[in-house]
Amino acid sequence: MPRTQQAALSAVPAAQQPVWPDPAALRTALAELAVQPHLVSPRECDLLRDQLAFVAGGGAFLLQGGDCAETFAGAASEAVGRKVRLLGQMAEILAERMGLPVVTVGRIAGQYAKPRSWPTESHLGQTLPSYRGDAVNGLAFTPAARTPDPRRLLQAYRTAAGTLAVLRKQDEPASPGDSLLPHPRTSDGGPGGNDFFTSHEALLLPYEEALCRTDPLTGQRYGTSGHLLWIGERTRNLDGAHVRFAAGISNPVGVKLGPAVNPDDVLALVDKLDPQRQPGRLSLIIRMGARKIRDLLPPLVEKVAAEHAPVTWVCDPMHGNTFTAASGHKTRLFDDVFDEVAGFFEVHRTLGTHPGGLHLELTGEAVTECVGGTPAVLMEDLDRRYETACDPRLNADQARELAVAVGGLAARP
Ligand SMILES: O=C[C@H](O)[C@H](O)COP(=O)(O)O
Ligand SMILES: C=C(OP(=O)(O)O)C(=O)O
Ligand SMILES: [Mn+2]
Repeated sequence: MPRTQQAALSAVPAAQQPVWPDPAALRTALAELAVQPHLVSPRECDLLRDQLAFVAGGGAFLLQGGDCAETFAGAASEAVGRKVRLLGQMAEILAERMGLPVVTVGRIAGQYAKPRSWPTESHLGQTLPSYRGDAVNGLAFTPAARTPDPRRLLQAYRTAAGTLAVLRKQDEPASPGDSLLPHPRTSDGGPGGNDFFTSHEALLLPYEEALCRTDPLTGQRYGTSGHLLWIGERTRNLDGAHVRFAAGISNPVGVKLGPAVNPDDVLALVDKLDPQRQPGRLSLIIRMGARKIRDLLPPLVEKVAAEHAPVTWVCDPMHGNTFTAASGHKTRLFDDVFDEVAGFFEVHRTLGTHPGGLHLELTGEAVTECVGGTPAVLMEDLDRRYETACDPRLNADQARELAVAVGGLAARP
């Protein structure tokens, strides 16, 4: 790219970027990333887009889920296996109860960067940079851990590759060919079966840009760090660098929409991110909170439907329902999570549109981070196994219970 064009690109403001103290080390890491093999292939991304087109059209349901913040330490194959098996069980429950094929997408193999409400955090009189995900800095509250280190970008790439290898079962020579990842050559593009895709928030633009590749077959540009890349609530500024990045790749993309969004913003995002109105290209991931969804979602759906834009409507019932418990833990109530999904289904049923999917923070471990469910996690249990690096996740029991309950919503008159 000519220098002037590069300068113009970097002139577009990018929100939520770390302050890297060593720019030369950042350049070195990015140069190394730029010559690595792709993590996911353009054909796999196309296959997910085709499957999401079925979701957008009402013929399938999307289950997207995984950690708020994946950690490098959490990438052990056993933990990945438990998470992926949980998603598989949920997909089966949903498919059976809804009578629809389910497209399964992990927040996995790349969810290593976090936007934060505050750039710094203070404890006992000491102020340090906030934890921004393992791709940036460490969770430990020490100056060394919290200093953004670009070598972590390379570790993010390697850890994602390791997780993908687990998903592709390359680490189990005894079962070659038993990959969970898609086999585009043998697929007819329809959803269902055992295909499993990856996704994460495209937050760290230098990392994402370094992993963009041009497909020699079509000349199209793809982000090859994950199959589906989404833009977060804090970075969806229409004129910002994240929207511009997502507009320039051919992957399926998502954008989170919180309570401050208005219908005109949504239409402008649709125009930028899906100007061709291509089914499966754009997921709108709604995260309003249980008490707001029934009021705030209808005008958005009406506006988009009036334009006949073929978006995939997805419900994230996690991020609008977070609060801090008296014990100081960030948590969410299972009942609020379910209530937001119920509101999402009610709105779509009333308007005649398809409640296309769920976007969840969950783990296969028996953590105590969200309150409620059966067996119930109580407020006083939070401290027992509170292990998340960022937001509270549903544990395996809570996640399965939610799948059963959501599956039941589809059957309601
Ligand atoms: O996962 C989403 C955000 O990164 C997270 O909710 C921000 O949390 P904070 O408000 O503690 O910064
Ligand atoms: C940062 C996240 O969500 P949001 O952008 O909706 O706040 C997230 O999904 O972890
Ligand atoms: Mn989160």
